[in-house]
Amino acid sequence: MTSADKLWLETTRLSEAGELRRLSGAFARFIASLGEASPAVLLAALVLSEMEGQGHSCLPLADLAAGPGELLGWPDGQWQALAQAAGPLPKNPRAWHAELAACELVGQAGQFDYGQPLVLDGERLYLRRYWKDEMVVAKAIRARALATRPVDEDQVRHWLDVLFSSRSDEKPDWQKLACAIALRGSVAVITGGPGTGKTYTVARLLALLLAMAGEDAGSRRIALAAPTGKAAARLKQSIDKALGDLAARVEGELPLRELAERMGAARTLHSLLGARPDSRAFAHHAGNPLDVDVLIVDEASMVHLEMMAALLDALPAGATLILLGDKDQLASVEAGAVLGDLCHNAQAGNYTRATQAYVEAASGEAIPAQYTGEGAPLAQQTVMLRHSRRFGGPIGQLALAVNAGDTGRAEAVLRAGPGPVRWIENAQPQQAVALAVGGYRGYLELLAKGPDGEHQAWVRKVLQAFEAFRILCAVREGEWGVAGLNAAIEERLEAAGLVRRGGEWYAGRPVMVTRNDYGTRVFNGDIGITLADPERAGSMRVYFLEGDEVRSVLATRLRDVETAYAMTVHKSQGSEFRHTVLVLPQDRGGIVARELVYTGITRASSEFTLITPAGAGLAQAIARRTHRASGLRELLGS
Ligand SMILES: Nc1ncnc2c1ncn2[C@@H]1O[C@H](COP(=O)(O)OP(=O)(O)OP(=O)(O)O)[C@@H](O)[C@H]1O
Repeated sequence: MTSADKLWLETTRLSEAGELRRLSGAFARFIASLGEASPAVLLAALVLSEMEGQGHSCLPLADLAAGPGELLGWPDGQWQALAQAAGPLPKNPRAWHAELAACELVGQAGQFDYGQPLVLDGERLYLRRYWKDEMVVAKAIRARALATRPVDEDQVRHWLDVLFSSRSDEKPDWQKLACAIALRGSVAVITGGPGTGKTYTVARLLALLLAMAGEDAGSRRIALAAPTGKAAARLKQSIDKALGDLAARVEGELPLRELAERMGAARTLHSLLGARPDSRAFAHHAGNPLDVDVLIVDEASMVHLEMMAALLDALPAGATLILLGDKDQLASVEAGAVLGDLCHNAQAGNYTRATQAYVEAASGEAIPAQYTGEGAPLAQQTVMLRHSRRFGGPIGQLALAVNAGDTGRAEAVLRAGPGPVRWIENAQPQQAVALAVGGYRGYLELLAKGPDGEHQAWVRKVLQAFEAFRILCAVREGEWGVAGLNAAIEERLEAAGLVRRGGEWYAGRPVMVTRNDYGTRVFNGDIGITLADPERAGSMRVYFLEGDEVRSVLATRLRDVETAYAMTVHKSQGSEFRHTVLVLPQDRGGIVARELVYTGITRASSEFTLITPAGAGLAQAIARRTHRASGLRELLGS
């Protein structure tokens, strides 16, 4: 039996045992079918595919040489079994490099490109698609970061003083500084935790752009976008509110209300780029660019590598891109951790002398010495907002402690006693279910009462009431996962007389869309509630809230949906609930990491409950960082 045969046998065995994705084995076989490849190269292809499945955009050769089992969360011995089957393997990254470079199916960056399926770039092995995407993102971001334009600093300073008239105790005022920095560039990244004023700052930046555009102000095309419909609607609402508040102050000086109207609705990135059913290609790209001068993208942590590449490809060179997001949140479900990579140095600042001088002249803010340095061009266009304005209480303290990896402090806040933060330890799933019954009672009672006036107004109230509470899970399967808890909650709600099921679609059933459907215009992550169709007896519709607008789809037309009393933390990004309950599983596979716990906590606006079964390992979860291999940091020189 050849080494390749042994490798396939082992791969099949592991796939059947559920330890490997079937796709990974199929991918390695596909590579083998294309030409000559050694068992070592085939094994590298297999590992690369597994890496992609876990969100990594490449496979660093150092990880390959060291044995990637731990990085991939494989059981002990799995890597050794595969390595043994594949025969003698290269011993170190250099030897791996030589082995891969010698293979005709592996292209090398900087050398003649035959369109090989695998690409070796320095010390990293890529699937061609992600290599191309990383190149597009790195090239576009670097070019944009370097393309700063001259601005009239005195005028900027005047307007910043007008727009930020309330005195800030914060020194420096990072918000003001962010506006000055964003104004001069064709890219800016503004990162910060919840309530640090990202939207507040961007509203002022828009006003500043308007003020500085002079006669051209009326023709500036500004677009708002976010990865999900919910995040887009939230962005539009917050920007409108912030512009409204500001308009009241600078009335007569700047036509801010007109600006808000002219901007139109915020769109999902899919819709902005012109997604087409059943195609990865978008209507907008370099050959048919977006018609915008300024594009603001909120919740940028959720934007995956492929989407970011498509966005940058479609953005005209002269347009300004403003990325907003929280770099500490979970990265996108798909491969890449673009915002995290772009903000790699945001905490340190690393502002050069030239940036310091510009910022001081344009905003009057002096950058403290600890934030100065010799950062890359993108670092000069990145600002981290550091002071939260609505997250100061125990929830904010808990989020900060978790983010800093300070388990002792986090546990102290969790145990501090009556207040907005609670911790149910050594819990049973029934305790989460009981909380859910209490939490969802409000919208279900409203629903049971029926409309006392206009139908739409009642539906809106029901949908809003549902947003008051949510159960978030770290995992999908098992009694502590989305599937188990949804089933248990449905049962208990029925036993409590709050819902009457009698079938898949019943009044009150909340559902989440799991796949974009252009026919019914519902998108992955949209959440709606099932209600009786007022116009057709016996028929059910699912109602969705888009901003303040209610729209509905016949329930039977929705194909890819799941019940949504409990949802994953991943899917909750971009949403906020008055009371958020985070349920952690028993931590066997080491799947729960700090970013997940932080993201869960920061979904809560007033109340947060943590539920952990015995053996949940909160301390280990807080200590564990999500690491996503990527070449972006290096390519950006940061
Ligand atoms: N400089 C400031 N002065 C007064 N109020 C402020 C300031 N900055 C922010 N706020 C207020 O703090 C609250 C949070 O701000 P904002 O919504 O802009 O934060 P955010 O970072 O966008 O939050 P999220 O992460 O939830 O999107 C808002 O009510 C806003 O009006």
